[in-house]
Amino acid sequence: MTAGPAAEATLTQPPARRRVIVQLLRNPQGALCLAFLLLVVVVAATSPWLAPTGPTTTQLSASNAPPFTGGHLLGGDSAGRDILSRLMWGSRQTVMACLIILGVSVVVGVASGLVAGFYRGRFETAAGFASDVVMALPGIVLLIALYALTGPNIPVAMTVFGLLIAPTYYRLVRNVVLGVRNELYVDAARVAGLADLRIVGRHVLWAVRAPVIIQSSFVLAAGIGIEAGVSFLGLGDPATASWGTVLQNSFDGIYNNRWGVLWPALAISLTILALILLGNALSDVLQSSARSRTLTPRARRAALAAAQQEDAGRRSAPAGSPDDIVLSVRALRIAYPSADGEIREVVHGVDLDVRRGEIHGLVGESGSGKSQIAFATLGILPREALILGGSVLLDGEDLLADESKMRAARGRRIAYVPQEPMSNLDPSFTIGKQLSYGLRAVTSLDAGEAREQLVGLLDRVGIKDPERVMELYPHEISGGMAQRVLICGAVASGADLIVADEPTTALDVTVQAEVLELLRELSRDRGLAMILVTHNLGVVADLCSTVSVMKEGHIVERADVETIFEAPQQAYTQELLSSSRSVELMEI
Ligand SMILES: Nc1ncnc2c1ncn2[C@@H]1O[C@H](COP(=O)(O)OP(=O)(O)OP(=O)(O)O)[C@@H](O)[C@H]1O
Repeated sequence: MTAGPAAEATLTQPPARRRVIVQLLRNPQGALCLAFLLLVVVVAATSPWLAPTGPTTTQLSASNAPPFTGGHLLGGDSAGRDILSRLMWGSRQTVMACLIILGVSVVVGVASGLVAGFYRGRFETAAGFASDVVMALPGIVLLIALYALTGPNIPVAMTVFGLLIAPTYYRLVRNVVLGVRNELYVDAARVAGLADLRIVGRHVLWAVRAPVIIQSSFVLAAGIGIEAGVSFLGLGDPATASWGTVLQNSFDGIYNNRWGVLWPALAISLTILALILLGNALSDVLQSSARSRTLTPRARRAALAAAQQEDAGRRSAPAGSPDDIVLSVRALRIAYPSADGEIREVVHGVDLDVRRGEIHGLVGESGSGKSQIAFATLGILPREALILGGSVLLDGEDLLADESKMRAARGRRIAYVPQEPMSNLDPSFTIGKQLSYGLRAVTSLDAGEAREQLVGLLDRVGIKDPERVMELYPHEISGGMAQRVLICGAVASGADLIVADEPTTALDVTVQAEVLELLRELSRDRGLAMILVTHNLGVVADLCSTVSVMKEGHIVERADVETIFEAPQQAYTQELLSSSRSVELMEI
């Protein structure tokens, strides 16, 4: 377990690709399937040297021979050919058929999905239509028609199946790209002047890699089934050994050699099973968070027990009179399991007290743990987070010790004002619906009472014509109005504490000032305690009465706002102040 920042800094992460392979090998299902599939590929590659006989070598004495007779491990077929040798040779044809299906479907489906999702327009319309038509085609009928034209030809048949499967990749990739193309990092790459090809290659392709890899293992499994099915139906080349033709030959002689069908059936079904299970294992590995993973309940209990032993006797007393303290965070420790099994502590035994009517600023560099403390207070840390120790006391009641108390407090006694007001409002419902739904969920008010109270509160937070605004949808109001709406929602239930995470960052400067003024008034008039997470020292100077400065998961300095700005004690606080923008300092 990493104990501190120094240890944390030395934690080296292997490159992403290696990490995926290591995780896959650690997963027993993934490792077993990978080993089996590797064996199939090795057998396919080395069969000319390793197979006991050639694929068409016949021996009269081996005709319908049962297993383990006359040097034929798996017996012989009706023509006297060694079944093991034919299966070994046949794996070449089967692997080749699967690779053709995979290659054709990936190239056609991924390329068209990328172009359609990224550029949209006419190409998307045409490709969407083509994909619908191809998906509606009955594959087997097409194949029979093709057989009449080309005769038994597995590469051509597999190419056609590759084209028939391509729409599954097209749809998958197009949908992922549609989600990614408007992300800010893609816009940033555009603004930085990167050519489309580089943006697609570097950012978009990266986003689709996981679903494409997972899908590919299922397509390979389908490919084995298709090749076997085609050959079994006699539409393949009977002169070439493949698992499908071996199955067909053995099936023809089933009354003379019952065992014959078992071996190709086993080879086909085990390989399909291995590919499907590998797909599932890949999905677990690739779709789990790259940064961290969720521990099993057992590992979680062990980590918590170890942390409790470390923590014994560490708890500190609250500062100041307990009566005026609304929130008291004691010795809070938060950690995340990383992908390589380490437990990385990101908040190291933090103490924090917030009094009634106090606006407590939480500042510090990015990644110092401010949001972790805010989220722990609200009980909304991500699932993989581990609270290694400590307590969050609301009026003396430990919310971390009892999830039901946390649930009862959240939204009623502790409210949240987020950074992005717009993304916190549901575009499908009017402002009035959303506010009254939230309020009625935590109070016993009826619809009329809730509406009346909300109209009054909207007016109080500075919304002009609140009756009309209640009927508007989020896209019909401005960012500043949206933030006022959320503040109204936060105070409507009569909360004692508001946790505001960068509440003005997404707003323009004049609106920022108005929202800050509103928060100040609410805190003063209603005696609200507030935790204000921010990077902006100007906001801190303007609004906060107490400031806690965070660095690498520790609170390194805490003082009233004047002391922090006029006589900071710690070198880190001084550094933070001097690196803050000079314009802001002048305003301060
Ligand atoms: N889900 C997660 N899995 C693993 N580590 C995480 C996760 N969420 C946060 N962390 C880590 O916790 C640490 C503190 O993050 P936090 O978001 O609290 O920082 P912050 O001070 O609020 O930063 P910012 O001001 O940039 O939002 C960081 O090192 C971050 O990488």
